[in-house]
Amino acid sequence: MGPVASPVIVLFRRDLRIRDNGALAAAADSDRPVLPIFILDEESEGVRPIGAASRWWLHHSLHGLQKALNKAGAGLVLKRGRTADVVEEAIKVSGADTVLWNRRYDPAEAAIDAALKTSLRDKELVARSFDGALMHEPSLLQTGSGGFYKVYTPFSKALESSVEPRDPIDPPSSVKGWKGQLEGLALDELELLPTKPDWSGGLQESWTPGEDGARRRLREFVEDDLSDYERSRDIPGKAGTSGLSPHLTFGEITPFQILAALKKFHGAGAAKFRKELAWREFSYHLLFHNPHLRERAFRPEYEAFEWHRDAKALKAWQRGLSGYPIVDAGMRQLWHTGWMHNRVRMIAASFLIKDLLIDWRDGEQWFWDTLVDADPANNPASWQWVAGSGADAAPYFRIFNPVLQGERFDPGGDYVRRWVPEIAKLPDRFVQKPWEASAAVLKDAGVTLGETYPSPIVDHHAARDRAMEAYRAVRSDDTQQPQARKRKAS
Ligand SMILES: Cc1cc2nc3c(=O)[nH]c(=O)nc-3n(C[C@H](O)[C@H](O)[C@H](O)COP(=O)(O)OP(=O)(O)OC[C@H]3O[C@@H](n4cnc5c(N)ncnc54)[C@H](O)[C@@H]3O)c2cc1C
Repeated sequence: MGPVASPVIVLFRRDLRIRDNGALAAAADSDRPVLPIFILDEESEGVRPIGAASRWWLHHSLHGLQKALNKAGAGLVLKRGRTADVVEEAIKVSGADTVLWNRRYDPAEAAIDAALKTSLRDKELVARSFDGALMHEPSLLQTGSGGFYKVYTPFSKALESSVEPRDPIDPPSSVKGWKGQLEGLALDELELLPTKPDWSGGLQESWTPGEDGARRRLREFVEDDLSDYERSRDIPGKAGTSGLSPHLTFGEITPFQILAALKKFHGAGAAKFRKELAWREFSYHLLFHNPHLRERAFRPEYEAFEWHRDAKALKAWQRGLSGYPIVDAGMRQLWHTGWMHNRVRMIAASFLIKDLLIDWRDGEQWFWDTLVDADPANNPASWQWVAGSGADAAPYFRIFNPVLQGERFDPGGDYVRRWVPEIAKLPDRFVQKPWEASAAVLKDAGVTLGETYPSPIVDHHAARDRAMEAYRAVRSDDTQQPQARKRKAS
C-alpha cells in the first residue's frame, strides 16, 4: 500500500447538512480525499455554550449528518475543544494543506474563524470560507452613508434590491473519504443528551432534528400552510407557521433552499414568509455590528434601567405559573416542546420585562437554555425588540395586555386549554381571565384559584403604570407621546 493521500479538511459547526453546503461541495469537487470534522468548541474565548435543549437537538442532528456522510462515502470525526487546536492536530495527523468551512456570524465564532484563516494562510495553507447561513454578508450590506442598518424596512429593501439569492448547491454525489486515522469521540461522548432526569420526551414527540426532518418540514409547510400563512401565523392554537427555526439555527437548511422552494409562489402568504426570513437576516446584521447584543442594551440609555431582582416571580414565569393563562401556556409549551409560538413569545417576554420589571437578559438566558431554536442573533435581538431597548424596537410604551392578547389571538382558548389543562373546563369568556369568573363558575370547572391554578402574581393594570414610570425615567428623548398612543397597546 502506498502512502495515504492528504485530505481536504471540511469543518462542520452550525451547518449540519450535505445539501447546499459550499465547503463540502468544493472539497468533493477537488477530487481529493475529504476529512469532515465537527468541533464542539465551548472553550475558545467569548464562545457561549449552547443551552440544554440545543444540546439535545445537536446530538440528533449530528447523528443524521454522520449517516448522510457515511452514505456519501466519508465519515465524520467528532471533536471537542478549541477550534484552533483541533485544526492544528488534524493537519498534523493528516498532512492536509486545505481547510474549508461555511461562515458563521456570531461575533465570537466569526473571530475564531478569522484568526484561523490568518494563521493557516500564514503557514501557506489554503483556508476558504463559503456562504450558506445568510443571504447577505453583514459586512458588505451598507447604508448610503456607509454604516449598518438600524431599521428593518430600509434594511429589507436593501436586501431585496441588492442581494440576488443564488440557487442552492447540489449535494455531492459522492465524497471520497480520507483513509487515514484521526481519533475522534463517539457521539455519546460529547454528552449532549440529558440523563438524570431525561426530560426530552416532549422534544422527541415534537421534532425530527436533521437535514431530512428540515426538508420534510419545508415541503409540508409549502404544500399545506404557505397560502394561509399571513392569516394563520398569528394564531398560536394553529400549526400555521413553518417550524423551520431550529433547522435554520443548526444550518440543516439554508435560506437559499427555502427561497428556491418558494419561487413559484407569489401570494400574500409567500410574501409575508419572505419578510420573516428577512427579519432573521436583520437580527444577524445587528448582531454582527453589535457584538454585545446579548449583554448590553442597543440603546445605551436603557442600561440605566432599574430592574427588579425577584427570584420568586422569575421562577413563576419560567414554570408557567404566573396566573395569566396565555403567558403560562407559552412557557409550558416552551418547556415541553422546546419551542414557543412567536405571538406568545412576544406576550411572555413583555410580561417578564414590563409586568414584572425583570431584566430582559434573564429572559433571554432562559430562552437560550430551553429553546431548540435558541439563536445567537434572533434571541437577543427579539428580546431587545420587546424591551424597547433594541434597534427598530417596539416602542417602550407598548405593553401587551395578556388578557386582551389572549382573547384576540386565542379566542376559543384552544391554545390555553391545551397547555394549561387545569383551567380547560372554564367557559371561553373566562379562560383568559379565570379570576373574573364567579365562585360557582370556578367550582363547576374544577378550578380553585391559588390552589389548582395560581391567582395572578401581579395586577396587570398597576404593573403597566409602574412600567411606564420606570421606562419614562430612562428615556431622555421622550418624543413618542406615550399618553396619546398608549390606548393602542393591546
Ligand atoms: C422574545 C423572543 C425570542 C425569540 N428567540 C428566537 C430564537 O432564539 N431563535 C429564533 O429563530 N427565533 C426567535 N424568535 C423569533 C420567532 O419567534 C421565531 O423565529 C419563530 O417563532 C420560529 O418559528 P417558525 O420557524 O415556525 O417561524 P415562521 O413564522 O415559519 O418563520 C420562518 C422563519 O423566519 C424567521 N423568523 C420568523 N419570525 C421571526 C422574527 N420575529 N424575528 C426573526 N426571525 C424570524 C425564523 O428563522 C423562522 O424560522 C424570538 C422571538 C421573540 C419575541
